[in-house]
Amino acid sequence: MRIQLENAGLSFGERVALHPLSLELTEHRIGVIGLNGSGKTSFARLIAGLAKSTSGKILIDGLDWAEDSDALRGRIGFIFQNPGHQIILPVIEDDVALGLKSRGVKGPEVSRRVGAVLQRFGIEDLARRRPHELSGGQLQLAALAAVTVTEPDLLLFDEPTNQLDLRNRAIVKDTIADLAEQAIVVSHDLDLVAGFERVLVFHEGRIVFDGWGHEAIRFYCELAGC
Ligand SMILES: Nc1ncnc2c1ncn2[C@@H]1O[C@H](COP(=O)(O)OP(=O)(O)OP(=O)(O)O)[C@@H](O)[C@H]1O
Repeated sequence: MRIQLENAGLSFGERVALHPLSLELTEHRIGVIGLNGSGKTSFARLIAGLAKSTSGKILIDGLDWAEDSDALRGRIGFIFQNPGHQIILPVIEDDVALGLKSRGVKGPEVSRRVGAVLQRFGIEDLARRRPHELSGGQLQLAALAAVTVTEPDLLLFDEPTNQLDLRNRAIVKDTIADLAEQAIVVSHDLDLVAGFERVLVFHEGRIVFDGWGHEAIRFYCELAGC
C-alpha cells in the first residue's frame, strides 16, 4: 500500500505527540524506533486510523482516512502492545472467527479460514485454549491470526516482542520476516528491525532519521547512547 502523510500531526491540547510531517511509505518492511514518548505509537495509530490527525491528512492508496474510513478500515490490521487485551473471547478459535463473522462470513467457510490461519502461524493446537493459558509469544501469534484472518493488506505492530523471552522473540521475529503482508513495526527491539528496508527514527515527535535498518540503528545508538 502507498501510505502518504501530508503535513499530518497529532496533538493533545498543548501537548504535541507528533509534529506535522510529510512522507510517503511503500516499502514491504518499515521499522519505527525511538526513545519513550518520541511519537512512535502516535504515528502508527494515525496510519491505522485509530487516531485522527489534528493537522494535515493521511492517505492510504489515495484514500483519505478523514473521508474514506469505511473503505480503509478492513484493509489495515493493528496488533497491540499487549495482545492479551486484544483477544476478547474466552476461546482462541472463537476469537479468531469473530472478525469473519462480523463481516458476514458464515458456517463452514468460517471454520475453514480459522483453521487455515491457525495453521499458517503454527498454532492449530491452541485452537481450544483460553488466552490466559498461553505464553506471551503464543498470545502474539493468536492476535496476529485474529487480525490476518480477514486478509488486511497492511499490518501494524506495536512492540511485538515486548516482554518476550529469547525463544518467543525469535519466533515472532521470524514470523514477521516471513509475512506476505506489508508491515510497519514499532519496536525498542533493534535487532527486530535491523534488516528492514526502511526504518524511521523518531525523537521528540519528529523523524530525525529515515533510511536502511542498520544505518538507522547506528544513528539511533549515537542519539540514545546504546
Ligand atoms: N492520549 C494522550 N493524551 C495526552 N498525551 C498523549 C496521549 N498519547 C500520547 N501522548 C503523549 O504523546 C507523546 C508521544 O507518545 P507516544 O505514545 O506516541 O510515544 P512512543 O514513542 O510510542 O512511546 P513509548 O516508546 O513509551 O511507547 C508522549 O509525550 C505522550 O505522553
